[in-house]
Amino acid sequence: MRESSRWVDPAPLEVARPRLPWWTMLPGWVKLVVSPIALSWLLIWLAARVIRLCWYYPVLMTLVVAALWLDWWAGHYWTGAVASVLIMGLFVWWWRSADSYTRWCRWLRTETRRLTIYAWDWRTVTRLSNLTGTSKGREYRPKLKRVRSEGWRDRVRVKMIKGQAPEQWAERASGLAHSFHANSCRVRVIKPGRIELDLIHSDPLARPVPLPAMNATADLRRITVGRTETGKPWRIRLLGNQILAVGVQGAGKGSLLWSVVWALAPLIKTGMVRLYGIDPKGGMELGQCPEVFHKVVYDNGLDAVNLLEEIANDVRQRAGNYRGLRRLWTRESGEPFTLLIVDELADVIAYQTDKKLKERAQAAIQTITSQGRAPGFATLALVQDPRKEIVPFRNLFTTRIAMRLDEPTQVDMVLGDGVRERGAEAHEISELTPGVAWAKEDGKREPARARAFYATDDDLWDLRAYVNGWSFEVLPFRGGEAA
Ligand SMILES: Nc1ncnc2c1ncn2[C@@H]1O[C@H](COP(=O)(O)OP(=O)(O)OP(=O)(O)O)[C@@H](O)[C@H]1O
Repeated sequence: MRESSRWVDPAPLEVARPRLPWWTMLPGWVKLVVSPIALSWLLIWLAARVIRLCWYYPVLMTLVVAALWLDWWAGHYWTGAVASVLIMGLFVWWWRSADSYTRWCRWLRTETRRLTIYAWDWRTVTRLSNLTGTSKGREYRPKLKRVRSEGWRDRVRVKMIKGQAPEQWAERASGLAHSFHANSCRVRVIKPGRIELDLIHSDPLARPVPLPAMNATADLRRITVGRTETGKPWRIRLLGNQILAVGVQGAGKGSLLWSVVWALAPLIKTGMVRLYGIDPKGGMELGQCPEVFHKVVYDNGLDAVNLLEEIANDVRQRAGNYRGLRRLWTRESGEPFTLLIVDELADVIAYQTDKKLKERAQAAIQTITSQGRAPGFATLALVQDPRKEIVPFRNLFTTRIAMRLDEPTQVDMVLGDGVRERGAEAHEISELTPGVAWAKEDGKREPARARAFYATDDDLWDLRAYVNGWSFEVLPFRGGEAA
């Protein structure tokens, strides 16, 4: 048989059949009846869009309306001239005084950033980050809600899609930061279904924070030890609290310690607060101002253990005295609130070579931290290594502070599981910013980033002078004269 005479079945023609919307099939009279309803719905939808635009962009919308009105009233030439002068003026303002521009033009900045960065790229970024979902052929997208630009960070509120968890956003935080041109991104839960993304552009804690003037009316429920990244005072609760601060060498644990002592100094002077100190590093730290301590020990041996046991006994005794009288220490009790400061906890409870002393020290510290809350005993323990082998009773500390750490796992050990994912990346704190820390209080979901006050040698000298009541005579400067 000849090849050419064979009949070949052509491939079936595959073209997309044109699909018409279902309503085009409706009879003419139905379309006539339904059209006013459809038109009203369209108008309502359009009005809703305009209201939404005015809600999210009030300043830009006002400027657009003003420009249109000016264009109608004075013509294109004048509108262009006014717009150019306005833009130039804003540019010069930003250039000459970025701080005041940021403060006064916050709304304009918020709206332009929302329009040009977040709204512009929202769909693409959420799709590429796998933060959208599909069901029955319909795509569900997270909704971009309120945006607030604060200069150093943009706070972007998001309504998540159904079935989504904040952890999914936290996992993609790094990608989101890169997509929206930020240095980092943190995820915070606002309420069920709503989260807020913190897109960080610069560090507001880059500069040291000097110690403030002493406050004679310090409140033990909220003493100020530094400044948070939002510019608010960093406050720590001492009454009914036990604090553990962890950080590598040079992380600035000393500045936290002295910030606490500085805040308490007026109360120490009145006798309302009593400090005990243990500094196993031979007094390198606490020895700078020994007068503030009721008792201070400069090693990790028998003296330190005796001191710990003495405090543990006081805790038990005071708790017994309070039985049936009061549930929490108050100043009316007439007994001093007691704070124990241990500069390197590991030296006392882990690196101690004498097994018996080690066990005694561990037992005493556990008594103080577990029973000291009600009778007015608090502990501020500083340590470099947070592992369980070193501090087996981390959970007894109700406020935990992570200063600069080496590894992400250490952050989890200090702050607890899941806190690092919410942004508390203490292992990423720069070496150039000692004193910066992430603090997490028991019962509060969100950790806070803050920087402890910087206590200089002169400040510590002032502290000594204040506690001892020294006064100095200032000699007049006699320039050029021989001494
Ligand atoms: N809050 C701060 N602001 C600015 N600089 C600070 C601050 N805290 C500490 N520093 C600087 O960082 C250096 C190290 O601080 P510090 O000695 O307090 O660290 P540390 O964590 O106690 O270290 P170590 O564990 O070795 O004792 C200090 O010399 C000080 O100049």
